[in-house]
Amino acid sequence: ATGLDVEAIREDFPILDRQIGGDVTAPGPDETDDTPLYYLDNAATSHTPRQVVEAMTEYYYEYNSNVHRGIHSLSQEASVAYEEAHDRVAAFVGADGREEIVFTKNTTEAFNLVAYTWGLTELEPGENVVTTQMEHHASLVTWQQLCEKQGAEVRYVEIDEDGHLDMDDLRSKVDDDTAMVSTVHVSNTLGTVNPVAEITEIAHEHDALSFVDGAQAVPTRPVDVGAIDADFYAFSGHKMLGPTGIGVLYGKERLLEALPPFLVGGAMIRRVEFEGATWEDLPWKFEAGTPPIAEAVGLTAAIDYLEEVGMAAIERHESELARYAYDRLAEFDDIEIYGPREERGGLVGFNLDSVHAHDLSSILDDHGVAVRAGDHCTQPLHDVLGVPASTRASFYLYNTREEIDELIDAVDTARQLFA
Ligand SMILES: Cc1ncc(COP(=O)(O)O)c(CN[C@@H]2CONC2=O)c1O
Repeated sequence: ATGLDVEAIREDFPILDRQIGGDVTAPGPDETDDTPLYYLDNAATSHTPRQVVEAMTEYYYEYNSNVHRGIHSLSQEASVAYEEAHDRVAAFVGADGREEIVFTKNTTEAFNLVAYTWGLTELEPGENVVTTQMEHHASLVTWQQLCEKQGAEVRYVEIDEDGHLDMDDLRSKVDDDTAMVSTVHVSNTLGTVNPVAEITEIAHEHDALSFVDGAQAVPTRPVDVGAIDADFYAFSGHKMLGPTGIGVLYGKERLLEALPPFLVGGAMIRRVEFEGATWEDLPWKFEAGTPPIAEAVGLTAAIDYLEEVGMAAIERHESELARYAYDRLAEFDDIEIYGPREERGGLVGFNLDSVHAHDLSSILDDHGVAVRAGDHCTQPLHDVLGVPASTRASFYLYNTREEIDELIDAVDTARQLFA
């Protein structure tokens, strides 16, 4: 037991009672559904508790309005909720205040925001960006495109056979021409937890910036961006019990202050004249147009929920489930598991010999087990692993060992089918 009252938590997620297996062309349950759902695809997106949906419903029913302090009451109420959502996120991740919290659409947009502002104005020809073989396309492709534009070089730190980052290789690749070191906090494919504070220190020794991809970390463990000392840190609401359509870029205030805006237009300006425009204060300078207001309300409720449960307890629960899944899968000699056994995030990527991940996940779906099969937006990493795809089971605070047993049984059924 990990101290979580999982049964009580599951009561807050109606979707977990879904029966599936019937007609998938019409969204939602139908009378042909006959199989219980075992949802093990949380690294793709997490489910949404009643409390988050109810908070967003209350917004739409009670104080829906456009923000930026229109004179009328509803706008004031919506503006306060939207602005205070930034304070809530700042406190949750250990930022100094709302000035360091920019709401984006998702993690991917957060990386693009930095590439289009810092990258196009600060990255010089001949400099380099050091990233790793295990990065998600959200950062990896962003740095590739930026460095091509700027005449800079992308360097990829290697991983060892256990899926750990080769820190000696990292140290050898960071030099005085390194402008940015960009690393994932928890790999969404390997489960590897990277030493991002140490990596940030190495970056800073060479006057390089450190950007940490926290999409798989913030939902699953306590994160303190101040302790990490990252210059930028990004994550998504949909992976942490929140709605889709909202992500977060954390940035040190002095860095964000010095950057030009990303998207321009309404709300992010202070004064516009025919001759030009000046910009709003942080973080509003980076939030052009009508923002994700209901999503910000939902994200606040998601953080309330997570803090009620406790991030340390969630981390313990997830690593316990990951260890259980790892050890049960490791019982079979025809299964290859990717990533380290120790100290891994709440997910396990694997392959069953002679069965393509897509075929395996389809059979798992027949048994109600929802996992992700494919490259998990880490195609270069799969090239390093030497496989075209992998099957990934990923856990969260509402998952149980029994669901992992269902996974193992369904894998066994697939094994018999393809034997
Ligand atoms: C480590 C990591 N970085 C970046 C992203 C991109 O987040 P957004 O899609 O919200 O911009 C994800 C999302 N995880 C993906 C989403 O689907 N399957 C995954 O593993 C991720 O896990």
